[in-house]
Amino acid sequence: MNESKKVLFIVNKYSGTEYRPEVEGRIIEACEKQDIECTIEFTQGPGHATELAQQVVDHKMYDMVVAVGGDGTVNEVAKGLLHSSIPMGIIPKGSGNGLARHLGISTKIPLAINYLFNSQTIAMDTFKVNGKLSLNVSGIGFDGHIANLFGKDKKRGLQGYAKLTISEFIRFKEFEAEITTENASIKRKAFIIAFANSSQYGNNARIAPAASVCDEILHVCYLQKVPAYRLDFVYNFFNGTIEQSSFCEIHTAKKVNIKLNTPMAFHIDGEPCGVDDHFQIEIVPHSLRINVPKHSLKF
Ligand SMILES: Nc1ncnc2c1ncn2[C@@H]1O[C@H](COP(=O)(O)OP(=O)(O)OP(=O)(O)O)[C@@H](O)[C@H]1O
Repeated sequence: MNESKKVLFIVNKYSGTEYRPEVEGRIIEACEKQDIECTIEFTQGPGHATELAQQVVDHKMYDMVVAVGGDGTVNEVAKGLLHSSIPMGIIPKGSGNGLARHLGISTKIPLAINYLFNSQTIAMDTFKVNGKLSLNVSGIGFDGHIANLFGKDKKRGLQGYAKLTISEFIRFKEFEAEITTENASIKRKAFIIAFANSSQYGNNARIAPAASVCDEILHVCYLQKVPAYRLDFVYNFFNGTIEQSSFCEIHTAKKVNIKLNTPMAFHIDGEPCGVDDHFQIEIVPHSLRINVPKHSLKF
């Protein structure tokens, strides 16, 4: 495990559909076998994971920090570790686990724990949306709207998400955007504009199949409102072939400036962030050290 000896596990009990106390037992057992000194801390509320990770950086107390949760928890831990030499690990325990899935980390907890001790460290890109850190996929429009509703609703899991998405889909309208990147200035009508560092939102819903977290590039994805009968779009979305769909256009850029005709809800790594009508997005190359399974070849 890259000579890590002392490891802090930051556990968000509220990630995913239910609290799974057996996870802590498995972590302790695996660490004992590997002769790793482990500490487990539970998050006490939003933002706490960042404070814990920041303390590790300030006092150099651990060799690795592991986020045990979903993309929101991973984001909070990364905020504390950004630009430091301390690597982050992930044990995916959220509802979507987009970044973990992209990196080839198993969503089967025992396997994810084993891979932690058989990993390689990479320096992944992150990006900023209006100054806020994002690691995975962030977006404006319908997905932001759903994240805002989902956050308030407190329901977790694919079923709750799907129900809410269907009921809101009919009423949500496309918006107009002026987009400027280092490559071009364009205007688009969109239902969603997503900024993808990794390939997927989570649950293998691949918004940017060709994305890599190490290429210093963001994939900017414009989605039109898809008629409900176009099930082929859903197939493309989950099959990694969304680029073949006429409803989706994907550009690449390092820096993006967006002005909207009306304020829109947005989300960062699935977490609701309110509304805005002006967005500045910028890649931050190789800013986070992260441990991925040795067998992962493409990230
Ligand atoms: N003790 C706590 N009580 C309530 N909420 C918490 C606590 N600790 C962390 N949180 C919040 O829980 C939220 C959800 O976490 P997370 O994203 O990890 O799970 P998820 O939404 O189920 O997974 P995913 O994002 O992969 O779908 C985050 O916004 C985080 O700030």
